[in-house]
Amino acid sequence: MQVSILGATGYAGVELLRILHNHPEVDIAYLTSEGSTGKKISDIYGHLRGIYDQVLISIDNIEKIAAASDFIFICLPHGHAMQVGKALENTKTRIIDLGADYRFADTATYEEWYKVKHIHKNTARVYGLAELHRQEIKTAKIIGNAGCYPTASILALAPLVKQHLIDPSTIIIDAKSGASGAGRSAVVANQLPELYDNFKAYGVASHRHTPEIEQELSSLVGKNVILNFTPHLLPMARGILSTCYAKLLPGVTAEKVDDAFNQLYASEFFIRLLGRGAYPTTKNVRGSNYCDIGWQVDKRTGRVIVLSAIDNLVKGAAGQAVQNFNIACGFDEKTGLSMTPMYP
Ligand SMILES: NC(=O)C1=CN([C@@H]2O[C@H](COP(=O)(O)OP(=O)(O)OC[C@H]3O[C@@H](n4cnc5c(N)ncnc54)[C@H](OP(=O)(O)O)[C@@H]3O)[C@@H](O)[C@H]2O)C=CC1
Ligand SMILES: CC(=O)N[C@@H](CCC(=O)OP(=O)(O)O)C(=O)O
Repeated sequence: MQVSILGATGYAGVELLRILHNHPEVDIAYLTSEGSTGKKISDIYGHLRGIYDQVLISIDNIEKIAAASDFIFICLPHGHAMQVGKALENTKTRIIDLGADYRFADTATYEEWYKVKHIHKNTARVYGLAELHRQEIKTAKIIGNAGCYPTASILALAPLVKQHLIDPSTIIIDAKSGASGAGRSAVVANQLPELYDNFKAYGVASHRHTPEIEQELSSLVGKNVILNFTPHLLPMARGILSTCYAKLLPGVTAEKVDDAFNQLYASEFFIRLLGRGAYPTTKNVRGSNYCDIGWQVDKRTGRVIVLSAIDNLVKGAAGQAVQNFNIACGFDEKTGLSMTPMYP
């Protein structure tokens, strides 16, 4: 398969290159940048020297790029992918967008939360979370790869929502991310004195991942789910830990909760169930495509607490994109993704 990466110089794009290097079915056609065209990717990222020394081109060459590519991975800020998707509507090239443009079934929700007009409405697209949408991913022209916090949070809550074990109106998600989630561009919040030895919430009651999580949980339960989601920034590079709370419905036992997780994820390679009373850590999934999940039932409050951990750049972005690519191509889903987590 010939694949190209738009936005190869960003954190998601360069992680995709790391993973695709071990993919036996993939050759890289083109890599793009906005500010570094004409330079080699290894001029920007020295760790790629002698591995990838390809010259970066501009996305203005999209027709040339598409003509040479079976798949295009889009790792650009939101608002760009819809233009690419529209331009390539009548081509055979398939698209996996790591941004938000194709995550929403209802583009009005995207427009409301992202404050951008959607120019490619009513197109065939699928939400790119393999554990919930595997069948549709097989044939989709455009895959809207799930967001990082949504991946961790939806996977933590899906079994309980699907089996109607919790009251969805009581869901509270408290999530924490490493700073690479914000991308490579310099912003004050990501500078060392701001990040180091500090811990803070942001996007309280307003983060864009809220409607994405609501969309997926609503479709599982068959009614409109509205929830609270609060992200926090951790002083580390990678990793997301999501702690999710909800009220159990009357009569739901801890054993029923255990069964729900075991049933939904029994044959999911990338979901590692730690069980009741065991809790995930970001280090245990670092650099890998795993999502580790553990839970507890608090009999005193009648709540269930589910914790999930992913690497935001892997299961939350590039790894998930390769998992979706494998499904879309009919390859073994694990192809190129067999790396163990990096410890310590
Ligand atoms: N970081 C993460 O953990 C995750 C990111 N994502 C999504 O992936 C996408 C990329 O994120 P990330 O890698 O973090 O972002 P970065 O800011 O690190 O990288 C952005 C990339 O887009 C390119 N770019 C920026 N503006 C333009 C433009 N106007 N025209 C053409 N190219 C442009 C940049 O090129 P250059 O800098 O060379 O000029 C760079 O290659 C986003 O949509 C993000 O939401 C999804 C899940 C997790
Ligand atoms: C720490 C941090 O800033 N995280 C980013 C996560 C967003 C992201 O990367 O975008 P996706 O929507 O494509 O997942 C944020 O909160 O905006």
